[in-house]
Amino acid sequence: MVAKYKKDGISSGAVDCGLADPAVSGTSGSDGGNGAAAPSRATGLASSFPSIAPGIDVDSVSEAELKENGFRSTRRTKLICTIGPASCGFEQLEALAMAGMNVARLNMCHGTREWHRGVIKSVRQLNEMKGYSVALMMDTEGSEIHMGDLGGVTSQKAEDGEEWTFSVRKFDGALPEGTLQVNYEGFAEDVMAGDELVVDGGMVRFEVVDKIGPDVKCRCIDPGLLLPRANVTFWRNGRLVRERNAMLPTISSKDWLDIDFGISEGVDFIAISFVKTADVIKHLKSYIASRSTNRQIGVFAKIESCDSLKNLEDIIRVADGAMVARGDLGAQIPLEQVPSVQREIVTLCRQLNKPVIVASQLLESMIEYPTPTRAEVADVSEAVRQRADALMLSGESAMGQFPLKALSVLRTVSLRIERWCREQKRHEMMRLRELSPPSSDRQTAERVSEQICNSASHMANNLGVDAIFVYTRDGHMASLLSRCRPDCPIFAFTDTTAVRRRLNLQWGLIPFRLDLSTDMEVNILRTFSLLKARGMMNSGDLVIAVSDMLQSIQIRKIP
Ligand SMILES: Nc1ncnc2c1ncn2[C@@H]1O[C@H](COP(=O)(O)OP(=O)(O)OP(=O)(O)O)[C@@H](O)[C@H]1O
Ligand SMILES: CC(=O)C(=O)O
Ligand SMILES: [K+]
Ligand SMILES: [Mg+2]
Repeated sequence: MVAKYKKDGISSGAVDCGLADPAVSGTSGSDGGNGAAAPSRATGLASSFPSIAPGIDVDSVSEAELKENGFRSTRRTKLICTIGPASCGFEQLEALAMAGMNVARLNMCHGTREWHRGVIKSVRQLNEMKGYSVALMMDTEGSEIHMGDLGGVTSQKAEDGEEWTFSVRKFDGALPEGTLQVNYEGFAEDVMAGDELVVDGGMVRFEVVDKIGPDVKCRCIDPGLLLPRANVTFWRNGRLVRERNAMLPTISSKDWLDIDFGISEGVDFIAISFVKTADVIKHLKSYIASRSTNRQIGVFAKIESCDSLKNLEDIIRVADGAMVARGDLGAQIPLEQVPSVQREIVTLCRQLNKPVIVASQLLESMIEYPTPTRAEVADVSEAVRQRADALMLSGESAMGQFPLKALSVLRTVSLRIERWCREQKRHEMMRLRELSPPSSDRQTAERVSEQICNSASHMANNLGVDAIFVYTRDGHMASLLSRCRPDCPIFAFTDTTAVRRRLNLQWGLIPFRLDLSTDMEVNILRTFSLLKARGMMNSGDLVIAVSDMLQSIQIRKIP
C-alpha cells in the first residue's frame, strides 16, 4: 500500500504497540479539539489535572463538547474503532479517545491473545487515568471459510488472468509462489470447476479451473489486493454454495477459547460472527452468565449471512444488540440489497430496543487517502439519518494510513447531519410499537418504565427542554429513552463504571458515573450543582428528570 500523502499524526513512524508511559504521554490528539482532561477521581491524580471535580465521572470529550457547544449540539451517534497495528499504541488510543472513540473493537481473526491483552490494558488504563469510558468489544473469528496468513506478507496483488492455487495443505513458513491457504478442510471437495470464488466480499474474484487433490487451481477474473485471513465464499450458477461449510459451528473451538479470554479480561461486549440462529446467542448468554456472576457482557449478533436474515427477528430479540456487518453480508447477498437490508435491521433493532451498529467500508478509501469520497460521506450520512446507534471503522482505524482523520470525518459528518435532521425534521420517522405487553407483575413494572420514557421524550420535544436526566442503576431506562431518539441529549447517571461503559454505545446517551442516593431529590440537586460547577450546564436550563429507582417524571429548571 503506497502512502500518497503525508501520514496521519497518530500512525506515523514505526508501529509501536508497547505501553507508553501514560503519565508522560500527554494529549496528542490533533483534530480532536478537546484538550480538557478529566481523570477519574479514583486515580488520585487530581493535582496534575486541575479541571477535576469530585463526585462525578465524565470524559473530557463530552465535557468539552457540553461546555463549548451547549447541551443540544453534543454528538448522538456513537463511534467504534477497530484496533490494529495502526492504532494499538497508548498514545494512538488516547488520540482516538480524544477524537470521540466510544468503543474499541478487537477482531480475534487477527493478532495473538497477548497482543489483544496489551490493547485491553491500555484502554483500561486510559479510562482509569483520564476519565474516559471507552468500552471494549471483542469480535469472534467464526468458522466460515477464510484464507491463511499469506506467509507473513501484509498483502498480495492478484492480477487479471493470473493463475493461483487455493490449497488446504498446511505449509510451514513461506508459501509456494502463487499459493493461498484455505482454513476449511472440505474446501477442495466442496468446490467444482466453473465455481466463482469471492474473496473479501468481492474485492478479488477467481474462477475455479481445476482440482488436483488438496489443491484448487483458479484464474483471477477480478483483480485486487489479497489481505491476510480474508473471507472466501464460493458461488455456482449465480448462487452462493452452502455445502458442508454450512454445517460449520457458529462458535468454533478457537472462538470458545477467545470468549473465555474475553470474559476473564472483562470486555464489555462480545460480537458473534456469522450468527445463523437465535439458539447460539441464547447458548452463549447462558455460558457467560454461568462464568461471570456479577458482570454483564452484552452479546451482539453480527448479521452477515443469508441464514441470519432468515431468522432476523428471533436473533435480535435474544441478543443485546446487532451489527450490520456489511463486509461479509455483501458477499452473501447481492450488493444492491445491502442498503435495504441495513435499513430493515436498523428499524427492527430500534423497535426491539437493541442497539445497532452499522459497519464496514464506511470510509474504505481512507485506508489509503486522507480525504473520503463523496459517496462515502453520503453513506455515513444515511446511517446517521437512519439514527443507528453506532458507526464502526474497520481497516480505516486498524491498519490504514489515517485512523484519526477517518474518525474525525465520522464525527464531523455525524454532528452536521444530526443537526440538519433536527432542524429540518429529516429523520427517518418511526412509530414505536409497545415493547412489553401487560401480563405479569414484572412486565407491568417494565411497562411503566417504557411509558415514562416515551412520555418524557415526547414532553422533552414539545417543551424544547435542554436535556433529559435519567438516574439508572442497570441502564435500562437510559436505553428506553435512547430508543425514543428525542431532540435533546440524554444525561445518564449510573453508579457503576461497567454500566457507564455499556451505555456509551447507545444513541444520544452521555453516561456519567455518580454515587446514587435512594433519595431522588438528593441525586437531582447533586447533579445540578456538580454539572453547574464544571460549566457543563447553566442556571435557567430546562431539564426533564426520570429515574428507575422512583418511577417519576419531573420538569426542573436549573437554579
Ligand atoms: N488485530 C489486528 N492485527 C493486525 N491486523 C488487523 C487487526 N485487526 C484488523 N486488522 C486488519 O484490518 C483489516 C480490517 O479489519 P476488520 O476487523 O474489518 O477485518 P475483517 O477480517 O475484514 O473483518 P471480519 O473478519 O470481522 O469480517 C483486516 O483485514 C486486517 O488486515
Ligand atoms: C464487520 C464484519 O465482520 C463484516 O463487515 O463482515
Ligand atoms: K471477526
Ligand atoms: Mg465479517
